[in-house]
Amino acid sequence: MTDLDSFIARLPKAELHLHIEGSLEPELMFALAERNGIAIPYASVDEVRAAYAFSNLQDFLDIYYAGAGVLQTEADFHDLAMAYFDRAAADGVVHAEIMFDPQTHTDRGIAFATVIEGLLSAMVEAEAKHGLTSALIMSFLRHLSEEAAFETLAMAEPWLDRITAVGLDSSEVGHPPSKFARVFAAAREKGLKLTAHAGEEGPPEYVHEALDLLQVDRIDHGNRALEDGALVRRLAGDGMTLTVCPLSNLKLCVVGDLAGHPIDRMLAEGLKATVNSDDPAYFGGYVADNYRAVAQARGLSRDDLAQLARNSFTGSFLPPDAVARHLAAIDTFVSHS
Ligand SMILES: Nc1ncnc2[nH]cnc12
Ligand SMILES: [Zn+2]
Repeated sequence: MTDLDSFIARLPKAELHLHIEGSLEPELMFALAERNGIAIPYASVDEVRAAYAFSNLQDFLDIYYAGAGVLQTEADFHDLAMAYFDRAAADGVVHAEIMFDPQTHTDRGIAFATVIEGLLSAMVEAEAKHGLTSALIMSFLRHLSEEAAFETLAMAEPWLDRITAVGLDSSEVGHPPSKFARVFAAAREKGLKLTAHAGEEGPPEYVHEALDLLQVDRIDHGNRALEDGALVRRLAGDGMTLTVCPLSNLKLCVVGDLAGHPIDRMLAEGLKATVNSDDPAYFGGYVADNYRAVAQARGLSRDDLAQLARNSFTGSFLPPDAVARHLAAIDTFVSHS
């Protein structure tokens, strides 16, 4: 391990953009398929990995939703989340705000309770085992209807005190934020924080809509905001957090190569960019791998990396006292390394 690798792995950080279904490693997919007697269209782990070549978001989503079919029981959701927390803790993640897609499961007959209780028990265990705190973000699938999103929000009612935020994911182009303005307003009324994928494949206009119509607290991805100078100035002026996912951007062809990744341009333009893994089992890396990849490709300094880690806490949904504690821990870490 180089000095920089070790600095990145030990730098205290939060992960703000992680789909728990996207942390399903092929080995666990096979184990759960066997445990639940489910057939999967792959003969080996290598064959699964070989299928992970995508030319756009929809290519990936088709495989990702199919893979989630092995998740059946509360124990499956627990084991999925625990595997992620163990891996994240090894990467220096001390706080994780994880997204889950209830409709991916309820639409195939899995109870909402099964999904969320499995995740919640892993969250408790992760704090006891690693001291890693976490929060849940319930994401609506934007290729489905507004009505289906309202039904999901209603299903979540008994657990709203354990859900921190709602999100918006899945196929972006053709499903603008405006489609979900009313359900986001209802979620806000219930005291939930709001985030939405915008500007991953969709145009800058979708980022404007997420801000103006959804009134989000942060933007997931946001890459294409860079095409609109006035929007960049607005995002920077508002201190809006962007949860950027470099290896995801590479695998989904949002960028041609990492040498052309805009992470340092975002920082230079005053944007509150953070680095995250999105769907690590599918994109070839967890959060430290993402920091390492952009550090190498863009020549980021330790100061840049520490700034990205600071942004991950100031951009989190943690209360101010917890944010201050984590920022102090980064300062201590940086001054001793
Ligand atoms: N990168 C991504 N964009 C949109 N929806 C997703 N669901 C899981 N990962 C996603
Ligand atoms: Zn995502």
